[in-house]
Amino acid sequence: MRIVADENIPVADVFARHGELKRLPGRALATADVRDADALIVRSVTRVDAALLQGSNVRFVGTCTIGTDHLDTAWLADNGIAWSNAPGCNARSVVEYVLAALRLLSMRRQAALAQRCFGIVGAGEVGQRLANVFSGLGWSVLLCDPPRQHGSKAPGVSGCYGQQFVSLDELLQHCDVICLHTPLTLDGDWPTRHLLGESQLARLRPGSWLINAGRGPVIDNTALLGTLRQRDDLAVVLDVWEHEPVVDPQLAALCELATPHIAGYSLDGKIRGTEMIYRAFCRHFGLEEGASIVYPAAEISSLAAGGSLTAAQLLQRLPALFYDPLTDDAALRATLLLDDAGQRAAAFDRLRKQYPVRREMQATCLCLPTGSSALQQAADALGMPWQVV
Ligand SMILES: NC(=O)c1ccc[n+]([C@@H]2O[C@H](COP(=O)([O-])OP(=O)(O)OC[C@H]3O[C@@H](n4cnc5c(N)ncnc54)[C@H](O)[C@@H]3O)[C@@H](O)[C@H]2O)c1
Ligand SMILES: O=C(O)[C@H](O)[C@H](O)COP(=O)(O)O
Repeated sequence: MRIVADENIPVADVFARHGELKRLPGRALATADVRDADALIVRSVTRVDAALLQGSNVRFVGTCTIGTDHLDTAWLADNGIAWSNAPGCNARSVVEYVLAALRLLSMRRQAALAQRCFGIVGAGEVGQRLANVFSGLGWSVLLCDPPRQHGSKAPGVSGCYGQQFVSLDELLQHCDVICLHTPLTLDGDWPTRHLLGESQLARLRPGSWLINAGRGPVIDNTALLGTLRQRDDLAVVLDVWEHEPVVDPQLAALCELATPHIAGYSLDGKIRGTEMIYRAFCRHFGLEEGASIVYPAAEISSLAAGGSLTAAQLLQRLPALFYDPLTDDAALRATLLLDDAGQRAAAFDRLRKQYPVRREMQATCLCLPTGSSALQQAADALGMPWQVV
């Protein structure tokens, strides 16, 4: 068996248990690289379609991501090529990114989070987990997810607290924090490309915050630039960009936070993605899985809360201990000083390739004093494991 995998996939060595593994740069994969392969393991930067796979031996494509907009799934199905993605692998990482971004915005804009109304567009693995955190913290949440509301999709993540589904128009009317967590889709009943165009952006409430950690083209970036040039009341956080790996420096300059598509880049999320695809690969080829993938222990395996810590302080401080979005923001902004768009694109990919280890909260246990039920509730709301010591 011959397996070709993107060189940026962590723990990809597990595939080598079953054949010859060749690791190559994902964005540059070409027909000749995959012609003799039986399985192709990618991340989101490889366009997998007829141009890449026509005439190849590939019978299984695994993408270690939730997003599938880089796969021509219709062509794969028509050509009898099985494919698999990794639902939920990095959802928790994105939730922690959004929490860190919100904390920063609340400090910069001097606005209490509890007093805002949160609108989540796309209530899948990420959106539903985020809604559960917000509801658990007692914040108001509205969800917009027409495929889930009107279609046949089962609820994403269980445990939602009866949050309400509304239309995008209603969500824009009522919410002053809008978080986008949809896939990129170009067709179907509810396509998401340019879901937020000029007219939707014009309807953002005064002082709104807009966070896109889904896919860049879900917001019309040209319209967003025009809007931000006219409105400094808005605060925008972009992790994803319309023409990645090229980022518009002018748009980034007007964003409160600008990061290089790393919301889902916790080490845990990336390893989980590989693990899920490894299992799908074994199922597809009828192979016996080797030993389980071992996740490295977190550098900080436990944290102790002092007796005087309040639940509000815990909620405020905990996400910041795990992730500081300003580091990623500064790294991206430094690349945008390069004159040449090609060099900026290469630098964007480099930041992602060399991304430092970031662990999720769940890799660390919070030690709480006895009789701290408010802290226990706050830790539960944040999705952080705890024990009473
Ligand atoms: N920035 C990152 O690092 C990062 C990380 C993970 C995921 N993502 C992106 O975020 C997306 C969401 O991730 P997920 O794990 O929650 O995926 P998911 O598939 O579990 O959820 C997506 C949800 O969006 C809904 N949706 C589809 N079309 C919609 C529309 N027109 N309006 C409103 N909702 C719509 C779907 O019904 C679904 O519930 C992924 O598809 C991926 O593109 C980005
Ligand atoms: O779709 C996903 O899972 C995320 O967007 C993921 O973070 C993409 O990462 P990449 O494949 O570009 O490394």
